[in-house]
Amino acid sequence: MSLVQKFGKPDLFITMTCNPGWEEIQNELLPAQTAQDRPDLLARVFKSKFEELKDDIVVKGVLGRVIVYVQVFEFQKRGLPHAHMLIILDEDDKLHNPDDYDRVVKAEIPCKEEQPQLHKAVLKHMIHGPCGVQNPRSPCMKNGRCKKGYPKPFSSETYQGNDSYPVYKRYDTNNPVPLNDHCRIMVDNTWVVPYNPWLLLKYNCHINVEICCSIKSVKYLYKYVYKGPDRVSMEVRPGPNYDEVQQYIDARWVCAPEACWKIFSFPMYRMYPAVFRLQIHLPDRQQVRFRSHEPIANVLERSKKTMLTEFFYMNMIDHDARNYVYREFPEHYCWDYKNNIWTRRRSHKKVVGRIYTVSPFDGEKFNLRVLLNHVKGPTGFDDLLTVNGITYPTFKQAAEQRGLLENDNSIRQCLLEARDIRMPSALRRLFATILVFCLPTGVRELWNEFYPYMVEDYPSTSITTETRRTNKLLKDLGALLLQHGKHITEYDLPISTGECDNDSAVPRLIQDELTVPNVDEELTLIEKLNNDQRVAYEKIMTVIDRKESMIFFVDGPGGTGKTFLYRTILATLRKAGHIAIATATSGIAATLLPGGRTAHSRFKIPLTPDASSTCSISKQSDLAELIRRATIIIWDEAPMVNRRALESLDRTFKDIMEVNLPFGGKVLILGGDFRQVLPVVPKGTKTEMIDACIVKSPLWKDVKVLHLKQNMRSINDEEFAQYIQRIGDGNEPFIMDDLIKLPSSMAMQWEGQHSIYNLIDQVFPNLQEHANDARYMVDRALLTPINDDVEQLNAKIISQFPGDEFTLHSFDEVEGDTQHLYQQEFLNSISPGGLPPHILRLKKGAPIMLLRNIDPKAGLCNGTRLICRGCFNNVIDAEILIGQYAGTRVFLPRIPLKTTENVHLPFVMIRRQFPVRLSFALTINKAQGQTIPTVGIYLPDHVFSHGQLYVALSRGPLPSESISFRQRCREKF
Ligand SMILES: Nc1ncnc2c1ncn2[C@@H]1O[C@H](COP(=O)(O)OP(=O)(O)OP(=O)(O)O)[C@@H](O)[C@H]1O
Repeated sequence: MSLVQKFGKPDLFITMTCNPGWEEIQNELLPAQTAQDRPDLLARVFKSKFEELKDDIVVKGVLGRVIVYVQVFEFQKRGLPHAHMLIILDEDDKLHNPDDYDRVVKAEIPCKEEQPQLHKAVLKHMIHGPCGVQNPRSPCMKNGRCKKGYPKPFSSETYQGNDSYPVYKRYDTNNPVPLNDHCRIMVDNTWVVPYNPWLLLKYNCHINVEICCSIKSVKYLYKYVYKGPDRVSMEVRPGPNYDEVQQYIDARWVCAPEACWKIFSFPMYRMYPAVFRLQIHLPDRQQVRFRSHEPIANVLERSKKTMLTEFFYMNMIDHDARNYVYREFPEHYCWDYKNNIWTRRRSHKKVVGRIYTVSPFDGEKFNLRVLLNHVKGPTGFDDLLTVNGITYPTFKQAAEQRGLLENDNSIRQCLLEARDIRMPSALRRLFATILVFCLPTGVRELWNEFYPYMVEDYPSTSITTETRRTNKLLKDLGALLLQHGKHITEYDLPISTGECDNDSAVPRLIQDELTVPNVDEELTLIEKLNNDQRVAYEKIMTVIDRKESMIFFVDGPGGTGKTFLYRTILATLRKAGHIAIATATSGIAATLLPGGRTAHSRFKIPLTPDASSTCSISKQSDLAELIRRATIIIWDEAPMVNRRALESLDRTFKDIMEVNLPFGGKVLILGGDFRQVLPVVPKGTKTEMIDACIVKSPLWKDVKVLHLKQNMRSINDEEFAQYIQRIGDGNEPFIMDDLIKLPSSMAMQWEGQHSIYNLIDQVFPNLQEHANDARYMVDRALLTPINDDVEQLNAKIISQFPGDEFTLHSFDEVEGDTQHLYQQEFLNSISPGGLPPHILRLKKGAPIMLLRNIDPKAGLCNGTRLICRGCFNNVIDAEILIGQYAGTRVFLPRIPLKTTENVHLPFVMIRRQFPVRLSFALTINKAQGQTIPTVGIYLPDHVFSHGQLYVALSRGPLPSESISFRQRCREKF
């Protein structure tokens, strides 16, 4: 785990099994001997073959440059010795996508005519079983099924399934072949164990090569390391006199090759880099070992120096030592066991440090470990206890003060910090957010304490009684809670007496829609519509005026003004008193529409809809009434949604409206751009992705398509607009394979890491002078395909950003892990997509992005960009940057966020952290739908998914030299 924590998840898992038929074994057998008669020979030959394999993989790097490996030998009761290897590849040689997987691993029987040798080797060594119907008694069979999942499904392509390993390409040739010349068992590609052709041919034995998609495989290997030897229960017959007493002993089973292995002193496991374990103890509580005859003075003298006390000492005398936390220390300093001192490491040997595990039940020792894992260069226990000049009596208090341990009182602290900023409406929203996400105890005490600050801005006239104010606050909180499906009565709060200012008989949901602010700017849009927009607008309005029903699809490449058109329609209809429901597939596109919500939350669409799902809306509900009263429904980014979601909505509307027309006869305006990122079927195949498209729905035949053509974003650069259009339509010629050439005026030559800084300067000029400048921040961003690069770019920019840095740590745990089996630092080191980092580095004035739907109605959804206005231990004060709520101040608390199934962890991790990331750089997917006038695009050597390059290019007019790419980039679908 220490290696995974430092170097990331493993890339390859290789298993080699000894082949008794190797000529090196067969040539040495005496007449009439079999390989089983010579376990010594098996052990020696297997060891040397494995060393050669390791040399090929680790030293020669035949599968890519290796930076970490772990090897384990396994001897089962029966069967042949195996070796397992877990490998982490160098960053530049990592296998990123199915094309890379296919290069390294095959799971098919090769053609006999084209590759006769490989064909033979695969049939001989790489066929699983046979098991199942052909051999129900195979050891892999359990409850009538193969434990290893054979036969595997046919698949026309390799893709990342839901398991630790991908689903490999196994073409259905419809032509099973006999396992060997004398055998009637027929096998096809479904029985092939994944292999690497080069290794298989060279070593002529079973070598299973698997790509690791997740760290689940680490657990699998650890099982081998720690499971211990096989055990056996043996009957003992001590002698003729004891015949009647049967005795059994519990024994270890060591098979003959394992016995030889140990006699030869061959290692059972090995890892590189080595993990160096570091002592930890409370002051004067170190372990002392002594011999009985040793004088006590010697014992005391010797035990004064421990790895920990000497670490403190080095920090006092060596300036360089202070750059590291305790666990990083062994990478730079060597422990001299004889003299009990640290000395500077001179060799280049790689070592990874790990502090001995301490359970949280060990109290102060655990808290000390937390401090040691985070504080660089401490010079003693007292130094660790001192924070901002104050020395605390316990490590717990010191760790809490440093924000490394969750304060028992953190929710109250959060509200106290927010209270002092004196923004009652933001405080109310924070209170509701805490109720929903943080599940506090003592809700009534919090209410009592913060009530006066939450009602501070309510009108206070002589007729406004306290009861009215209480009721109004309860009503406002209730509305906020309702968005998350919670009812105010679920909490220990006062009961509303119903008496309240501005009470209305109209249900809240409908009242909200009728009161969406229609600012003057929205009403003037109509005058600016271009030709295409005007034609579309008029067609839609005619249908509404005639009270007809219709489904429109507004089709337009990025930047052709689809959002502009929806906003015009919304403003016109709302001004005339109509209800117009604005939705979008993503939260971020929804915030760009006044009153916008995600379609899923607005219509309660199931998250994984199937062919018969409906939305969970009862016909008597306020929501059903809102739908009945709505004149139109707008759904932006419809191509991004799985068609099943649209079909669920159709079924629901028909039921609510009791009209058997598409969508119950409503006017529905779908819109979007098929050139941009299409629906994601998690781990789905290309065919499943295509089938999920809305054009495949039977509803599509009723859709009237309206086209917008003029690119309004790049209106002043016709040539560039045409270039993006060609990319979007797939008409830009490839220069070779599937590579397209980017215009040299836009591209920045890759000249090494400093090119990244050039790109940053290009997009964020004079950054130092623009801290706190909301306009500057909203107008620019760096875009890149994957999260890891986003993180690195953000880290680089924040270090250049002016002002004091705030370091906010997360508190991580594994769901249900009451034993605390997982080390804190391991959990802290994981950064699964969608979760904020363990260490969040912020500065006042830096742009941040929300990672959760906190309050979608108020523009706070996953993807909303904000600017950090203030940062405290328990609350972030931020201002919304985009959409209709731009300028609104909000308070964000730390909330528990869980990893989803897609991240492939063998457990569910809960991270308590502020739900934000820095947003100088964004992933391309997050930028979809937004207009960002100054974008820079960073393209490392990754293959894009469909539409990503097009989305990135079409966010705004690109300044010259604003794309930086390493080696080459290509787009693939
Ligand atoms: N008729 C118009 N007059 C002036 N500006 C316009 C007009 N139409 C669109 N724009 C501007 O062009 C930019 C792109 O428009 P918009 O965001 O509506 O495009 P879009 O088609 O929704 O883009 P995407 O597909 O990327 O979401 C915006 O800044 C918008 O204000």
